[in-house]
Amino acid sequence: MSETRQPLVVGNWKMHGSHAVNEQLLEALKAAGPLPAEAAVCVPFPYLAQAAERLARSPIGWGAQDVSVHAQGAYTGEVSAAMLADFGSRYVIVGHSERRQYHGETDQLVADKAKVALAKGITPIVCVGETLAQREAGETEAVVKRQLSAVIHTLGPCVGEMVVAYEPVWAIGTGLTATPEQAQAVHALLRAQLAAASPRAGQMRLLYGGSVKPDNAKVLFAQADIDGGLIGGAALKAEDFLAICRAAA
Ligand SMILES: O=C(CO)COP(=O)(O)O
Repeated sequence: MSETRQPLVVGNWKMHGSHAVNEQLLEALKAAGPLPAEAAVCVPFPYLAQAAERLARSPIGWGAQDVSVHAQGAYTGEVSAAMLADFGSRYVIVGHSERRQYHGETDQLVADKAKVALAKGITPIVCVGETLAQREAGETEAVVKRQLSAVIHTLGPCVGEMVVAYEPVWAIGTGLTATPEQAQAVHALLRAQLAAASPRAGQMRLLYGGSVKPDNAKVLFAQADIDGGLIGGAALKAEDFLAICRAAA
């Protein structure tokens, strides 16, 4: 973390929740009072209205987990950036490894999604990260560089406005966390790559994701280039999510 970048902690609810369950979680988040990190939740599409309503007049932001590259039209099942903006979304996650893996999203599609989000005033949280096989083959650097490079080329001068999340695929939902040193090493690479493309690289927030919990958040967030986290499982419990937000102090 640096003193010039405000830490950011984002909950990725993935495909979890119901009206009743969300109600309790959102109320607990709203009741938390001031937090040292900016906080936001990225919820399933049907619950955007609920998040917008419950979190209005709170400092906690909300957003979605995917966006269509299309503006409108005959794209059954898709949700446009304008629709997300209509519900006050501040963030949208793009290129999560679960979408790359299960929905065949390519680096270019992810980059295009980041671009349409920015065009509607929504900050894309662009996810990058290697699989275990890629790490073991020594390909981590090449993989994350390739993933980020597509976004840098597509966004051009706007690249400084996005958030990047480094999520090693082998650490997601597994209870395995990258060591602070492993995570910092990748974050430093990403920031160097961004610095070559944008004068804003020093102000950009780079999040770590992958089994972040209340007990490991502080040491991860203490790394020089880790500016917060993208939280899966622990974001579903208000107490844990808030503890992680407080670890950014
Ligand atoms: O995928 C993640 C956040 O986007 C991380 O999930 P977990 O925190 O459950 O490992």
